[in-house]
Amino acid sequence: MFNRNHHTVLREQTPFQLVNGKVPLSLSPGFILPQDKRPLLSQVSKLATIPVINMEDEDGHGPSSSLVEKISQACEEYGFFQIINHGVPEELSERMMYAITEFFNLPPEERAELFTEDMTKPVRVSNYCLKVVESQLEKKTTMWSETFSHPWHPVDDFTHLLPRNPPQYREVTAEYAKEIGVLMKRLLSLISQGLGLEKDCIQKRLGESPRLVSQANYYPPCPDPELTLGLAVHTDLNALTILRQSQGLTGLQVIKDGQWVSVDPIPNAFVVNLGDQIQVLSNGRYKSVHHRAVTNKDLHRVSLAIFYGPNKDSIIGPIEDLIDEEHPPAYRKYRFAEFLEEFVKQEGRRRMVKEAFELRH
Ligand SMILES: O=C(O)CCC(=O)C(=O)O
Ligand SMILES: [Fe+2]
Repeated sequence: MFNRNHHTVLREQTPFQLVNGKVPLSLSPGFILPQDKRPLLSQVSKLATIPVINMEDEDGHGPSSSLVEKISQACEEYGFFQIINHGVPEELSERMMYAITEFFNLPPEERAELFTEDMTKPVRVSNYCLKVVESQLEKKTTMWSETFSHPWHPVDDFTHLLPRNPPQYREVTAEYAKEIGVLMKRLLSLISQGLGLEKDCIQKRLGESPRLVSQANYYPPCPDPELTLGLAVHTDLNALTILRQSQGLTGLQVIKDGQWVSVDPIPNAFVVNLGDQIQVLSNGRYKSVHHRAVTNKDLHRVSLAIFYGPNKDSIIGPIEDLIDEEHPPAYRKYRFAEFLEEFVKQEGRRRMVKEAFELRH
């Protein structure tokens, strides 16, 4: 159908131009992080890794306790895991990743039609940045990436807002969203069971018409990956993320026991991670863990994160069954819209969103 390697080589011949950049991308001062925010790549663990879970691990009568247990343990200890044999056809995921790559290969003027700095716009191309205060002055560093985000369900409500180019984009997105939706519900159910709750408990708490957003990230090759980041250190703000990443290239790193660990791609696997809302719902038992994306020197990398979050009117707080004398509520209840407001307020700074809702005992 297509030759990905050939495609990659072609792409790298012309330097990437960011959607809002006037010249081909270069490592100018605006992209260079302050010393203490640089990734220190030599200190990333070469040994540690995150769990890999086989989703076919069932006993024929619904999920085997071992699958629920494995997921539960990964959620408590890592907040991150990879899944294999998840049921989403590899060919479809590859077509989706190819369409995303083609989108970022469009001329910058064409991508610019969707560029906005308004984070509340449902369909948008943007650049993230990191703001740090240095000797009382705010320094803004642009991340070495471009992102494209939009809702992924219900398809009919937003397809007309999606780009017409590449020509297959709308159709592949609809097909992929359907498959990911099935997987997402299955994972939410397994996670509920892991907490000893009814299968549909978390999904119900997140509410009808949940917040369903996809975010594609494009990381051009970077002359010096030590000086920049593709995405700054963050936790995901929604409930659950299913991420696909370019095969054969690393970039995603997560914190485990105070050390950065690289999440290397496994053929046809997805990376699953918990967002802030599951940390709150589980009363802190399951973790929404800090992660970042580093850049690569020679090749561009693409990742596609599919988020599942609460309806903006849902009330989120620790689930009552998980509260007792030994485990008093760690967070106050809030409307999810309130959380989103806090998120927007903190954007670009060191994100401490869920901390704003913590209860201290
Ligand atoms: O590129 C990656 O692997 C990380 C993406 C990510 O963390 C995100 O989109 O929230
Ligand atoms: Fe993330």
